[in-house]
Amino acid sequence: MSIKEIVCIGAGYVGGPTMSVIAEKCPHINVTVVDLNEDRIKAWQTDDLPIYEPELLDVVKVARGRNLFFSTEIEKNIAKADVVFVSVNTPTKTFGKGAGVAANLEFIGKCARSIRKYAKRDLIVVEKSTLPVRTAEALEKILHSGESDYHFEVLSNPEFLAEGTAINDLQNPDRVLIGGRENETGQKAIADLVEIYSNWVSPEKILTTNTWSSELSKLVANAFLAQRVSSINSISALCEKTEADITEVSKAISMDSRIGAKFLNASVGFGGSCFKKDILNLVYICRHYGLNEVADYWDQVVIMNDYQQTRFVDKIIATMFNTVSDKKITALGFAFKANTGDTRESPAIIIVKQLVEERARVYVSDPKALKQAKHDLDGLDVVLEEDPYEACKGADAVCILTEWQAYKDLDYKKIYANMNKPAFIFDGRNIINPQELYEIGFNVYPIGKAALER
Ligand SMILES: NC(=O)c1ccc[n+]([C@@H]2O[C@H](COP(=O)([O-])OP(=O)(O)OC[C@H]3O[C@@H](n4cnc5c(N)ncnc54)[C@H](O)[C@@H]3O)[C@@H](O)[C@H]2O)c1
Ligand SMILES: O=c1ccn([C@@H]2O[C@H](COP(=O)(O)OP(=O)(O)O[C@H]3O[C@H](CO)[C@@H](O)[C@H](O)[C@H]3O)[C@@H](O)[C@H]2O)c(=O)[nH]1
Repeated sequence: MSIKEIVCIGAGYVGGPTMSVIAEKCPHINVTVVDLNEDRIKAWQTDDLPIYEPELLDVVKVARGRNLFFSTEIEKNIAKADVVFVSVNTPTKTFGKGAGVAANLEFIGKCARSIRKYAKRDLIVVEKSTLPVRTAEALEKILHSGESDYHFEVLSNPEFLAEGTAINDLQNPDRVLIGGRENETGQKAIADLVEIYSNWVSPEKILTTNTWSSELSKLVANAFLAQRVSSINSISALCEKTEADITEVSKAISMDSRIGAKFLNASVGFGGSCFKKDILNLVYICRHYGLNEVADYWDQVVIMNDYQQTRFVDKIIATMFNTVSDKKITALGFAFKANTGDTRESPAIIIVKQLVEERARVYVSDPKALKQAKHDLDGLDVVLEEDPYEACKGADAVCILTEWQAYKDLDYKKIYANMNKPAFIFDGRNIINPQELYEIGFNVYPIGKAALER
């Protein structure tokens, strides 16, 4: 079948950018992104997009109105689709069995029911959301239950984009992974999806597997990446006790080509909507199959990440003479990483909340995430201030929580001059030069390095 109409359910961080790039690269295919959230869809139709992602607007503008459309009309669009990508959220369950660990598949299930109800022809249903291994089996059962006359072929095509670099990751992916059934209809559907990606991705980068390998590989990729961050963060604690320097250790181990250089930056901990959720999901699946030792092994990655965040706050309190009560502490950065306005699972949320509990007067600054911060910190006595210089005025301590380029370029002399003394700086991302700041007058506390204090 030659694919002419793609519909994507879910206009979020994945559905929006992914479909924009498909539409950009495949002008011969109509791509419609549908969502229940009217405000989100309206925003996708303007130049004030609902998510901040570098270069996204340029790509949207190339295709929007030509072959890229955003709509709330789910029924009408499913009825005309050849392929439906499902890119809805799959958050950690907050209720019932598996609460706090398992994935909530309510939204995915609802999509399957809508597809069954509104489809007007045979369809390929693509799992774009990150899902527990063997979810495709459940989807197939829902799709083929009842009286539908059509055949629905379920493929797994997990997304590996990282926020902040989504457009480049989509345009130049390390690989595209497509999993499907090993029978004739499965292989045919895989070939159709391969054809779409082949418009811009070279064949050796398109990997096809069975459905279960594809579903599981997504969880495993995130678990491995997060494990590297937790591993280096665990060693950062040891560095702070031994005068070893985490940047030097990182570099020394990364020059071993078997280890490699990426994802070895010590930090306040990893955040983002995926790492924690996906590892907890992996842990839950392992326990389901009675693999408790395997579950415990991966659980430790999350435990270490929680420890790193609490350790950061404990250090601030211990350093500031065991109390931050009524002291002004400014958080520079609230997004979970630079170049995004996303704050989901951001370490900054935990850190700010713990400081507020200690009765510090907390000010938060961020170039893109303050709108979201307002929502995350609702009900807390925290001041949000976009201008970092204003936010730091009169502060006792500054904590760098997100590695924005703008925070590397600040005039720290000016910041120091306007702070209370002694002035403390806790660099949770190791982006400033500790010696330079020490010479200005700060007491400096990087992650995984000796403190410079007077
Ligand atoms: N955020 C990332 O960087 C990233 C990267 C790779 C994979 N993923 C995975 O992709 C999936 C989506 O993540 P996201 O960050 O885009 O989520 P998101 O919350 O930003 O977007 C999901 C969208 O789906 C919509 N939705 C939910 N149920 C719906 C329904 N029944 N009908 C229509 N719309 C519905 C919501 O309104 C929302 O706009 C998740 O499984 C996630 O784990 C995310
Ligand atoms: O050396 C590092 C690298 C990352 N981080 C932190 O780890 C988190 C996650 O960063 P990153 O992986 O770059 O961003 P995400 O957008 O969460 O992307 C991850 O999660 C996505 C959702 O599943 C996957 O698609 C991507 O491949 C995977 O990188 C952020 O808080 C980073 O600050 C560190 O602390 N140190």
